Amino acid sequence: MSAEVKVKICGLTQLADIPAAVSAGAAYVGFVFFPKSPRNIELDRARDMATLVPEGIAKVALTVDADNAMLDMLTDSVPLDMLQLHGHETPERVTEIKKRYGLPVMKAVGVATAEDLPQLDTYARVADQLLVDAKPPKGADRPGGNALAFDWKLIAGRRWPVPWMLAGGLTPENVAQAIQLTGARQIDVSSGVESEPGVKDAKMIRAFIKAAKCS
Ligand SMILES: O=C(O)c1ccccc1N[C@@H]1O[C@H](COP(=O)(O)O)[C@@H](O)[C@H]1O
Repeated sequence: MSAEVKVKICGLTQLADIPAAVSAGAAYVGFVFFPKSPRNIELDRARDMATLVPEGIAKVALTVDADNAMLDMLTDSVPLDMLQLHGHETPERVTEIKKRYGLPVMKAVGVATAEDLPQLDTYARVADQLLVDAKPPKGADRPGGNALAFDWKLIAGRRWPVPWMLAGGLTPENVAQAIQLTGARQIDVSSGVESEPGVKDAKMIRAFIKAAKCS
């Protein structure tokens, strides 16, 4: 029997989001540090939220092309278990960040067509995990969190030598189909469990995790 699907609830902004995600069975919680995002939070807020997360649930910081000064401040201020790099970080930069901070790194790769897939093989050589997300639409002001799905058939049956998560436009209604088609054992969601951008909904979080784990 295969292991239960693990779910990451990303973009938590309120203290109450932590018990909502934890009690629903999240394996990861994500905090966004990207000023253009409606889910962006300050370091103090992130630290207060992170201290509420029980042992065994991974606290992930999402950054976009962050420089060392930003990452130094972040890792000094907030207890973290993983860094999610969601920008244009090169494989060399991924390696440098892993070494400098001693934290596992998950690299996001945007997928729209088959031409985007070789990037996943490239980053699988340097990152600890991959995040297979939808490529943002042209002109979008953020590289993720756009409630946009990609054609899951593109990665059906594909495997990489490191653990990977599926993301992009997932909802309580479509997550089971996404898992069936792709074989993903880890799932990431943000917009699909919100009542409005940046506002998580406890009922939607429960419904999402239930649907993911029952599939
Ligand atoms: O959530 C954001 O605002 C965000 C900003 C910048 C980069 C990534 C962001 N979110 C990540 O995007 C994917 C998909 O999100 P969604 O479920 O489609 O809203 C997920 O990994 C989020 O963590």
